[in-house]
Amino acid sequence: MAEVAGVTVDTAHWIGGERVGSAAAFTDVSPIDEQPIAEIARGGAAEAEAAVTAATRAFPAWARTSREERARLLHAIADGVDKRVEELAQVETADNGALIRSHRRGVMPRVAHNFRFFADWLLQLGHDDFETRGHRNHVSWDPAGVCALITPWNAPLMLATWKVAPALAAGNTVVLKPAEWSPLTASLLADIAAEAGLPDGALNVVQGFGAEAGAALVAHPGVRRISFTGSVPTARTIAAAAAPNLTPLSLELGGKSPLLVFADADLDLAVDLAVEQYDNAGQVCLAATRLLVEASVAGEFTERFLARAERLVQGDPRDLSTDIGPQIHRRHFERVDGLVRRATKDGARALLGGGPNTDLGGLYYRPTLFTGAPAGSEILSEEVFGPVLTLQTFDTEEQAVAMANDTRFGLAATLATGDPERAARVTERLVAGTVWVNCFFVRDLRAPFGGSRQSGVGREGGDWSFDFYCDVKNTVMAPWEK
Ligand SMILES: NC(=O)c1ccc[n+]([C@@H]2O[C@H](COP(=O)([O-])OP(=O)(O)OC[C@H]3O[C@@H](n4cnc5c(N)ncnc54)[C@H](O)[C@@H]3O)[C@@H](O)[C@H]2O)c1
Ligand SMILES: O=C/C=C/C=C(\O)C(=O)O
Repeated sequence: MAEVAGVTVDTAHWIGGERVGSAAAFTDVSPIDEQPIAEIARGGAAEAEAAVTAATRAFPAWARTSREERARLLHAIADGVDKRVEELAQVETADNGALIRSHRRGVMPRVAHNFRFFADWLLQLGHDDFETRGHRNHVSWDPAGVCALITPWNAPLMLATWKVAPALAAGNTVVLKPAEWSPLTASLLADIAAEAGLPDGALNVVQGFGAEAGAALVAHPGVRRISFTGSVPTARTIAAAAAPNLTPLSLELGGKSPLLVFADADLDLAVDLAVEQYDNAGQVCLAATRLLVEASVAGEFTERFLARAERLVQGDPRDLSTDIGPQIHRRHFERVDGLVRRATKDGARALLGGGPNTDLGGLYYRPTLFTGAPAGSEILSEEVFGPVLTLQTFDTEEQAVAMANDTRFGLAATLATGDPERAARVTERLVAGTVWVNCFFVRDLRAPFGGSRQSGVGREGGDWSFDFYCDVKNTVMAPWEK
């Protein structure tokens, strides 16, 4: 047990409806001040095995539960989340350093929405029926089995429930392995699900490191689906571990997304969209970190951007006036700083920031904007996952599209333009899972979500989630009467 921000959090695993400890533990550190906040059970192969066994046992009964009953339970979990928004927000902020105001207003309500949405979507899933020469085809969405869900630290509970909710809705049982830098809210979710009446073993939480608990889970032959959100190198390791079992995978990975600003854009809107990319201290997979601006307005854009960005308040994420909190962890901070230092060495010039926030110390990194990075340099091609943007200019639409697509990623792209015909032309040519025009992060859970190229494999959301989490079956019935 740990007491975090006044909330009691169980630091053990949650397996088969029971709290299970481990001989080993790891220390969870708050990014706010780098102080330890909890000692967490450090699971490995034994805990992964126990959780898959519990989930396998719970599967047949949960899979047979009526869709209405599953939907009812998911709504009850959503109600439990709603009741505990403040506690969840406080604990998540202590654990991953993201803003308390975002957790309260946006993230935790979205967690509840993840459950409500997939509960409702389950009830209206289409079961196609069609005829072939008098034979009836009936498509059904059968539960697949045990799902291993591996999630990152940048939006821990939001990204975990984006998987847990559809997996459970589909009639599967799940083993969730949250990121070791932000393990706490997954444990609170286990409490909430149990209080809501979810059967034992339907949701299991195994804590621990990726290379230990995570690796054991994804290699387990009893697992029928792996859904992973995280980095490209980890995705490769997981895909290799899944290969011998041919376990189906859904991978939501990193990005180096562009924001294209055309001269015909509303420049105030474009500046707003650009500054928004520092949200969550830049630790957002979808962030449009490459600002591509039409040369004729680049001077004006830069001036307005700097005026706006200089007003951003950096500090304690529990403070309501704070816009930018800390980086998640010392190791991540050092990685961000390494990328910034090498960018400077490569010849890029920081128009804003360019290093740690030495006034605040700790894990606070200054929002940074680079210009003049040489073509092909690391800062233009590697995902930083910190508050670091680059600015480049283009002269023609053709050039803008080529620059936007000049990346091995393809998660998202955003454009600001006042011309609907240009918007249509450009969006058609962009390689990205999501394209936003004159807006950013507007999310409808019915929509497919995922990445092209190395930003991922597959899509989740609406039918796409059920397509992944189900064994879709077609039954062909001959006519009964001659
Ligand atoms: N596309 C999206 O939806 C999305 C959303 C958020 C974050 N991300 C990406 O996630 C990355 C940042 O997250 P991160 O640093 O936590 O990623 P990460 O890949 O280091 O870790 C993610 C998870 O994988 C686990 N893991 C690590 N090694 C493993 C292994 N061998 N087997 C099984 N599990 C293992 C970790 O413990 C953690 O739970 C960024 O690249 C970001 O773009 C993508
Ligand atoms: O940092 C990545 C954020 C991803 C967002 C979603 O997965 C979502 O909105 O469902």
